[in-house]
Amino acid sequence: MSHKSLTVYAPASMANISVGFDILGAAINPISGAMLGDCITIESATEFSLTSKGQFVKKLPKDPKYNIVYQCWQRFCKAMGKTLPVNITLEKNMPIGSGLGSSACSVVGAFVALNKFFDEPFNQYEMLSMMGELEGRISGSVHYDNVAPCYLGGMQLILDEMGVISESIPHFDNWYWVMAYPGIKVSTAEARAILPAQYQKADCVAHGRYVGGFLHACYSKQPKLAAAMLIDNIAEPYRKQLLPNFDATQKKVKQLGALASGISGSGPTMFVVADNLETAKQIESLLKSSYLQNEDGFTHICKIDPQGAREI
Ligand SMILES: Nc1ncnc2c1ncn2[C@@H]1O[C@H](COP(=O)(O)OP(=O)(O)O)[C@@H](O)[C@H]1O
Ligand SMILES: N[C@@H](CCOP(=O)(O)O)C(=O)O
Repeated sequence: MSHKSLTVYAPASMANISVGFDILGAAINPISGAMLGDCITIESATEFSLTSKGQFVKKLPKDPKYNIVYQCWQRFCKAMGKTLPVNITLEKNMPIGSGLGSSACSVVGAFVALNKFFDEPFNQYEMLSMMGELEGRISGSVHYDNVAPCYLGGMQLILDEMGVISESIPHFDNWYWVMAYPGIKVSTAEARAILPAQYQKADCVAHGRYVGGFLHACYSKQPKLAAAMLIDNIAEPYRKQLLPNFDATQKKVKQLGALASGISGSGPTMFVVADNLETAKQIESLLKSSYLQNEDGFTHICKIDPQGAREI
């Protein structure tokens, strides 16, 4: 073991991106330079300890054993076949239940930091499998659309076939993603529970057309087509009732020139796509005045983060 201490930053992510429920997600990075993500620091120690700090630490479970970072450490020790005495510090910068992959930030940050600290005993596939398992404990079922982009960066398509969990998909570099977190909490597990168990055939056909069309447009570099295909007929019709002013805000951002808009993850964060900074700024100011609900809310103009979790 060559490290005495290291810190990993794990970025926020928007899962689904409207069209790819549970199979598409992207890591995001505010253009302001603000760090929208959790940080995990590991230090060598004689026995294990976990300390949490940061803006959203108060919203974490009181008992540290229920902190997902503790469970990541336990899972990592099990995979290593021994108890690893380290100090872990979680800097919880991400609001919980925000639709920005907060739990994924902690899970990915913890696994990447532990893996780096112990000189990379696990490969990418093993790491993603463990991350998906831990994310599944929190949200009720395994879904990789936050952990994969948070870990690998970029826009990720979940395959989970033939030994490949996730593949990188090309995206449009000139797109701005305006993110607005209203400040209220929506639990991912609850937002999953309200979705129907079955869908109509016509909806399944339309969904296939939207997701196939979007991926085709990304590969063939057709931004207008890609934006037109960003339609969510799986989750948004059921989840939007949990989001204050969602329909009205969507209409207003369209009038300002938004290419597309939708729910980030399971909400309540909303994303809006613009292809120039001026429009993105106008949209951000509208979202601030009409979508934020309290002083915890915030907006960020983001680009897709190509890097994913990294040592800082
Ligand atoms: N380190 C952590 N980061 C975020 N959530 C955590 C963490 N540890 C435990 N939790 C719990 O996991 C749940 C995460 O809620 P969820 O709605 O999935 O949030 P998000 O969608 O923002 O990841 C909450 O009940 C929270 O208390
Ligand atoms: N595909 C999942 C994504 C949940 O994302 P989160 O950021 O809200 O945890 C879903 O839509 O349930």
